[in-house]
Amino acid sequence: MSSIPSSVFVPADWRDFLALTKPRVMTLVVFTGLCGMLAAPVGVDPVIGFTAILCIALGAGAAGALNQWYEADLDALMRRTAKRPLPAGRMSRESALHFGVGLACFSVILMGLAVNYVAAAILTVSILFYVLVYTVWLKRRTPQNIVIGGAAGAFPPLIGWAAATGEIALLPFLLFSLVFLWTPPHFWALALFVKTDYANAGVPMLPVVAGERVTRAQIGLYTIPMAIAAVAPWPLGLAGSIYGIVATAGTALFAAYAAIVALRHTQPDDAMKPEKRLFKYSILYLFLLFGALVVDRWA
Ligand code: HEM
Ligand SMILES: CC(C)=CCC/C(C)=C/CC/C(C)=C/COP(=O)(O)OP(=O)(O)O
Repeated sequence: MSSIPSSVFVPADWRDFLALTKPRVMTLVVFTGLCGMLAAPVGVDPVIGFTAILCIALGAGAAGALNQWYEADLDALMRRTAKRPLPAGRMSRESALHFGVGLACFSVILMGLAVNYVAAAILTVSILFYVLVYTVWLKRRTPQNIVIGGAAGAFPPLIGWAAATGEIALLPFLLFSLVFLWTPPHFWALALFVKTDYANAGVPMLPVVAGERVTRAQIGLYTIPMAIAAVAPWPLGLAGSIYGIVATAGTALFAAYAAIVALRHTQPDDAMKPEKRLFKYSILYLFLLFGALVVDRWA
């Protein structure tokens, strides 16, 4: 909970509210949701499809705002997050709470009324998972926080698919598994190079608690089931050869970068730290695979 006095009200502008929604992370969340929807075997009415994606964006933004409402004290302790609206004192905690709760309710109700109840239910679960399971319950308690809590960010492809079809199926479940298993290498690669920030804030992220060697090994280990989930739709006949080729090549590169992170430390002549390269590539990787899935479906 924040130690920032909630009685101090500082007028915030729209940029601060936008920052509360973590818009950069949201781009990939929304993209995976959109691709989950477009990969479904049925056409979607454009207005309903647009509404569903808007609801995913608003729901994810609400979850980001509630995350920042709850952990303004932690954000104030880390260089990467200290300039956010709450720790920087540009917004009251009440404003962030009202904004987050209002947006969450609006996104879920709109999804339920305009799209369908299955998509609204999964959206609700993902918001609650990020806010309650990850932020409130696990983040400050265990280095497994992102393994379990990371499921929140894996729901959007399921939501997109459910928005189109009203149900879930094996392909969106594999997409969920892909993002779920991708999250530990994605985050632990970053945590390796911002380790001191987390240590200063007392957050038990894996490199802080178990050390670099274990973290590197875990990145390598999670990459194996992630690779299987990534490629599986092709041999299972759920995606065609465009996806198959992009997924195989993209995953081979991911595995190569992960293996370098797992097997050796930074060398003096490295242009970029291997963990930094893996983190950056992890983002491009998901964009590529989800994009290929849609091209494959519509080609
Ligand atoms: C619990 C799981 C996750 C954790 C702890 C995590 C953590 C982070 C952190 C700390 C950053 C650094 C950038 C920042 O300041 O925000 C980041 C960047 C990013 N993450 Fe994750 N992430 C997680 C899951 C996801 C998921 C599921 C997605 C999307 C599917 C995602 C997409 C991104 C993107 C696109 C960036 C780059 C943002 C930028 O350009 O600054 N992350 N992540
Ligand atoms: C549809 C829906 C509700 C999706 C929400 C899921 C979502 C936004 C997942 C991304 C997870 C994420 C940004 C973690 C950041 O961790 P952190 O909060 O520990 O990062 P920080 O240190 O930057 O605050």
